Amino acid sequence: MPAKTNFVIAIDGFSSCGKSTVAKALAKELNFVFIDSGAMYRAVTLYFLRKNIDFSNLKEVDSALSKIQIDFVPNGSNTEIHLNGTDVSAEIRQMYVSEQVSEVAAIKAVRVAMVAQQQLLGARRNIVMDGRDIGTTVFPDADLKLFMTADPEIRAQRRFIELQAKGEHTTMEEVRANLSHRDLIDSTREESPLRQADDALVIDNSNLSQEEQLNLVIAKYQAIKLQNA
Ligand SMILES: Nc1ncnc2c1ncn2[C@@H]1O[C@H](COP(=O)(O)OP(=O)(O)O)[C@@H](O)[C@H]1O
Ligand SMILES: Nc1ccn([C@@H]2O[C@H](COP(=O)(O)OP(=O)(O)O)[C@@H](O)[C@H]2O)c(=O)n1
Repeated sequence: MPAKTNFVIAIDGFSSCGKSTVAKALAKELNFVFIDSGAMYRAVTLYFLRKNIDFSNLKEVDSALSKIQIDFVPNGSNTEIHLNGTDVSAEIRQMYVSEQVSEVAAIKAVRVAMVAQQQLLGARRNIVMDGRDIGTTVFPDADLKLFMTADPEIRAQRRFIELQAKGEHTTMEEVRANLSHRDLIDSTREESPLRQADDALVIDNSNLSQEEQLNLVIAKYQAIKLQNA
């Protein structure tokens, strides 16, 4: 097998901890490809909801998965996520998708299909991928692993403000309940549950600005590059 030459940054953690925010900023700064693995589970969930798929029927799930094509499509400085050729970037962030996504992401067939795609997307490219199992299952040999966390109330507040800005009609209680519901399912499911990789750098950003958290990660990246030089 040829020697690995790409650099993989894996970012995992609870819901609304700033994973995508750091991942996007890092990718921009380092000129890496950013892949939001959560968006893939959200796109699958959207498809299942649109087609009224019974999540407990494995035959239905398998058949639906075979009809799903997910693509990341660059558009200016953003990346859109396309489900069977249509941009669903905004739709997948809505609460009705958030309410079902962890149930869908716990299905083994769904995980097997998504992990295979994620590994292909990350092969031979410099990437930053964020999710729940990136440093443990998708890229256990990642060059840099981060595990992000923050105070649950701060996370709920941040997500609530974000959803309000997008015009979503929701309450703090709903957001708080959704985050804790997802965190519980994500960390207790049988298939690659959310857990901190032993070699991950833990970042609690409860009291860090976006700039401070980015600088911390860049410093760690530079230290690793220097070590490997
Ligand atoms: N250090 C920070 N300080 C304040 N708000 C932040 C910080 N990092 C991220 N955010 C905000 O918190 C919310 C959740 O961040 P996001 O990156 O979507 O989290 P995740 O990908 O972990 O779900 C977003 O509205 C984002 O702008
Ligand atoms: N690698 C991943 C990424 C997301 N997910 C699932 O997808 C959901 C949505 O992920 P997300 O990253 O978009 O969630 P937010 O934290 O951004 O709200 C999570 O709650 C998990 O159930 C997963 O199981 N594995």
